[in-house]
Amino acid sequence: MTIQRKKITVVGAGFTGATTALMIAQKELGDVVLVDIPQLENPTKGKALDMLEASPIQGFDSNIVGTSDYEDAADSDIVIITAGIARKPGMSRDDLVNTNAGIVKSVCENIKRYCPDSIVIILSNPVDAMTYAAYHALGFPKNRVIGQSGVLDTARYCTFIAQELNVSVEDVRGFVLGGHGDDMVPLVRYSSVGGIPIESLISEDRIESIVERTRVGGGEIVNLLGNGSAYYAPAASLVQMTEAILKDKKRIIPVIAYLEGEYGYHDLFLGVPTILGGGGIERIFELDLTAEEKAALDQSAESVRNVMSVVTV
Ligand SMILES: NC(=O)c1ccc[n+]([C@@H]2O[C@H](COP(=O)([O-])OP(=O)(O)OC[C@H]3O[C@@H](n4cnc5c(N)ncnc54)[C@H](O)[C@@H]3O)[C@@H](O)[C@H]2O)c1
Ligand SMILES: O=C(O)C[C@H](O)C(=O)O
Repeated sequence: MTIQRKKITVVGAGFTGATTALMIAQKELGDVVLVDIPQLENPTKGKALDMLEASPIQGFDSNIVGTSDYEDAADSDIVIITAGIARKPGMSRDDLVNTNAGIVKSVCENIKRYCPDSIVIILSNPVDAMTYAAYHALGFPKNRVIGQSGVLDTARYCTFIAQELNVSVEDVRGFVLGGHGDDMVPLVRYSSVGGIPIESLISEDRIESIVERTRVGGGEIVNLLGNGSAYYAPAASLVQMTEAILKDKKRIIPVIAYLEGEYGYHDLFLGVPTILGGGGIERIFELDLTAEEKAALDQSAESVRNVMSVVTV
């Protein structure tokens, strides 16, 4: 019997893509193929080789190759799309829609050809609309086209809660629903620390400021970096999703999923809690929401729909 290693392709070898490739290799989730445009073939090969040369020191046996040739990515189990431009201070994610839709669609043509059975995770922004663009370009079943926003937004939210209470991040539970924009919906009522609802530990105005900081968390990093956007926490988010799928962990994770009636929305990609396992998105949880929470989600869904409407599929 031959046991095949899993194969993970990361498209886009920039800040998020390269960081994701290294983290995946460090966790030995499989062999990694890092793809960028032909003009950047040598730097992409160089990044991959540099990572590989860290393997004897760190003790990981994943192979990593850099390429601009999708044949090297053939038959990948998972393809992660980070290709595209990132925003700069003063820009919104939605300003990237036209450029990145073109890039994502062209990348998907190659994925469709070389990795027809893969599960595809999209990171490129504006990510809800890019997941929609990818879904149509790929023609894959909806369980195999997944956008990343909820893991990152939830991680930011949980970081701020842990800082507020000076407790371990390991004991904080919560999640963020909706689109990956400034009107995303951190669900305070479903947030707890060591099982204790945060509403009984943190004052209302402090919770409100944590919620607000979470909503603009991406912009906070963009303003600090000055010339690009976050990549360490986004890469960690992609790795958590990849691990949940490859190890069939059936983790309950908020991701961008295609909705066909869930939460009252049709033909929309939006962040919702799901079971993520070997089949990709295996189930979507529909939570009972208060009128206020539903109104906030409706507003976020409306923003996503507006950006999606710009994308031709
Ligand atoms: N959804 C999220 O939570 C989230 C988080 C972080 C970043 N992002 C988004 O991810 C994207 C990438 O961010 P980054 O910081 O890595 O940017 P980056 O500029 O560092 O890297 C992007 C890479 O994509 C490559 N690329 C462009 N067109 C390509 C193509 N057709 N095929 C292959 N590669 C191509 C570029 O050459 C570059 O190396 C941005 O759109 C950013 O907004 C999303
Ligand atoms: O904010 C950005 O533009 C990048 C990313 O979506 C993030 O939330 O960090």
